[in-house]
Amino acid sequence: MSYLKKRLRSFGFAFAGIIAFVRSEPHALLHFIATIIVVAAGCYYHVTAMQWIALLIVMGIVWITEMLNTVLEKVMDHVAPGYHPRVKWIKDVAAGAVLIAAIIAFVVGLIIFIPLIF
Ligand SMILES: Nc1ncnc2c1ncn2[C@@H]1O[C@H](COP(=O)(O)OP(=O)(O)OP(=O)(O)O)[C@@H](O)[C@H]1O
Repeated sequence: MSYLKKRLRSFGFAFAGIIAFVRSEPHALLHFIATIIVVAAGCYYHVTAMQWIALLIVMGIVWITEMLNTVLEKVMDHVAPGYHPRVKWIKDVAAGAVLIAAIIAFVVGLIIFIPLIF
């Protein structure tokens, strides 16, 4: 298989992973709706290029942390079914990463949209 075909195949798997995540995880639907609302508000209020960059970065970080957190949860459930204090630590810290990303995204959203709305 040529290099280009292999890369295209990998791209297809990665795209299928995003679809699988959105289809199977209820959190993903919320992120999807939030993303649509932010993009719609950005268009409506004509945010600047720099503001778009800030919004895209923080939204991307939320998506990435949520996806990695979900993967980690599934891995832990697979390799260590049953209660383990170490699994609790791992899952709690991963969830903490998502929370940090969400708080930062929320604050960036407020900084950008509050002056535009009022
Ligand atoms: N095997 C386990 N051992 C110890 N604590 C666990 C274990 N599984 C879950 N927990 C605790 O329960 C919390 C929630 O875990 P869970 O895997 O249900 O994630 P969640 O955030 O509810 O995700 P989802 O809603 O996608 O299932 C963890 O943060 C952890 O504190």
